[in-house]
Amino acid sequence: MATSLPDAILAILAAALACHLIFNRYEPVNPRSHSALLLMPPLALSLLLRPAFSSTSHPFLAVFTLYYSFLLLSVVAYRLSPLHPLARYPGPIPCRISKFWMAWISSDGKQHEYYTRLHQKYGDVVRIGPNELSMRDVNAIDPLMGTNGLPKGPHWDGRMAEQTTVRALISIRDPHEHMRRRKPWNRAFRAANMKDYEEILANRVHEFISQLERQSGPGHINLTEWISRFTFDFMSDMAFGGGSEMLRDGDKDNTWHLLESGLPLALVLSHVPWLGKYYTSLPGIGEDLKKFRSYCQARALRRHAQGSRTKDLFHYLIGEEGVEGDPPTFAEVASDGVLAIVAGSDTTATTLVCLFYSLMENRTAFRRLRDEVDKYYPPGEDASATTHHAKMKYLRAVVDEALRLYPPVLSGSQRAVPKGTGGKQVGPYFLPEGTSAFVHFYSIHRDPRYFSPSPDAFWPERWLSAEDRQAYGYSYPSSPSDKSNKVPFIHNPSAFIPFSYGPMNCVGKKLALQEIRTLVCCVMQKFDFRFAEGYDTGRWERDLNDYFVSVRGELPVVISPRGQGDGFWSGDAQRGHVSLAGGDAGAGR
Ligand code: HEM
Repeated sequence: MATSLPDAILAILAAALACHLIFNRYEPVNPRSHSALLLMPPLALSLLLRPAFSSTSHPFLAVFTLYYSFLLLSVVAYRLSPLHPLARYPGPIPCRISKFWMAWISSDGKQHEYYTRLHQKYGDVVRIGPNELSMRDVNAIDPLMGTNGLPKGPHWDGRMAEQTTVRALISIRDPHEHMRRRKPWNRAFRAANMKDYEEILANRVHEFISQLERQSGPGHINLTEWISRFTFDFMSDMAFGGGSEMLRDGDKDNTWHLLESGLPLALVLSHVPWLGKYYTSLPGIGEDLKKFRSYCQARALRRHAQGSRTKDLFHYLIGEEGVEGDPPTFAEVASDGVLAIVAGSDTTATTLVCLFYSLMENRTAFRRLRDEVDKYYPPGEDASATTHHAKMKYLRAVVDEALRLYPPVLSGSQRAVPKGTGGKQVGPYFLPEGTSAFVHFYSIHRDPRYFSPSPDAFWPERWLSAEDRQAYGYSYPSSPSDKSNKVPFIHNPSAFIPFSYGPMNCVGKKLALQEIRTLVCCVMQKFDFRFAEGYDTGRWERDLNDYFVSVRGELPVVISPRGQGDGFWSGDAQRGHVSLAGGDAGAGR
């Protein structure tokens, strides 16, 4: 049968539209479905319609080009059209067209700054993907992530694409399965069991302090590296009963490199989850991430074989103390052990280094914290004992303020509205089914509607009661910085969510806080420290990268044991007092 050229073009258009409809409705992710939809139709059409294209020298090329052009046009037109379910939400055109845009933007580690700029331009809700929203609204937190909130989003399908059989807790999207796997974690971090970890923590903290004592002197150290070594060793102790000696030997097995070098790729894949299916089947791609996981797998096997010597995290995850019902399988525990290291070491390291950076920037806060530590842990007292933490208001304020300014998960954790549910009202926003969304931690933590004055400044006093703030010389609770009360004092802890929120939040929160507070007390008790000569402090934020967990730059620091640094702090009184919006007027000196 002879086909005219216009008929042939119409047939190709119809096939491309059908392909778009199928993609839109079923969102196939595996490579076989992709080739069935993207290769078979144009191939069949090329054979069938060859006579219509006989005038061109390359009928195959013509059909394939037309098919893909129509498909692309149809996808772009739909995503930008008022017919799209997210059409009412504003956002930049490239974001609305494809998630490849965010994959590209995020690859340099600055996606948190990009989202912040988008919120400044478009408001509290921004369409950052064809089917995805970023939110900067305290009213969205509970409906999105609370008890009646939404399950985890497709982000994790790409990020953990190689976990095809057993997935780590953080990436489990089915809420019932998530709840089942979360139980041993909840048990591990019950208040009564937290006591078991104090000795493991104290040993590592003492080792860290001894190492720093050896490093002290006129030269500088890279504090980022030392803290990362500490958190990695501690989490290895917790997850696999030891096996990592970075504090002693440095990264001689290249493990830290394996962990960090895989992060950019994991972030890119999280934006385009279906690409993960290709990545897992391609040899040579993502090798570092795979090697890191097999390194942890070997540690888990060894820990399992040697049994429980101390009650560590592995002890509770595997159910060594005996659990009701089915204990988790070894594969599940091994996978969660990797998660413990990834989720627990980089995050606490970021908080600790950002905290010390901020204290060196703000010498007033430094002195106040040191006074409090001296009060509770005078020389000779073991500062690794957690006994006084509950009473140490300034310590808690400093930690919260570091977590507010530099949440280690800068851009939040995605949730998604399952298909077939009809959508979900999230605060003032309606999310149609199939929509992914997250609250952008970095933006909401620095929003002057929730934290004022100076939401971008490190000012721990904002976490104190009005009375305690007054005791430090801030005598105007409505505004610590402006006597005419032009800048209001606003403090809304509901907008403070560094550990996320709800039943799928960070299960390791208590451990992280215990670890951070203990290390800070020990360091403040033992050392004076300051930036190395010539360090450009503006670099700190520039070097902070968002790869879901944040990656920090170098922090060159000169440290000296307390009392030995005569003249070390000369000029302290003049330097480093935090400047608040509206002028500080000597408050708090
Ligand atoms: C300052 C330190 C830390 C911060 C800021 C932090 C933050 C977070 C965030 C934002 C999430 C995502 C939760 C969600 O999807 O809503 C998370 C998950 C998780 N974190 Fe942490 N984390 C920290 C330390 C730790 C530590 C020390 C551990 C110990 C093992 C840990 C274990 C986990 C686990 C297992 C999950 C998955 C929870 C789930 O999906 O149920 N984290 N964390």
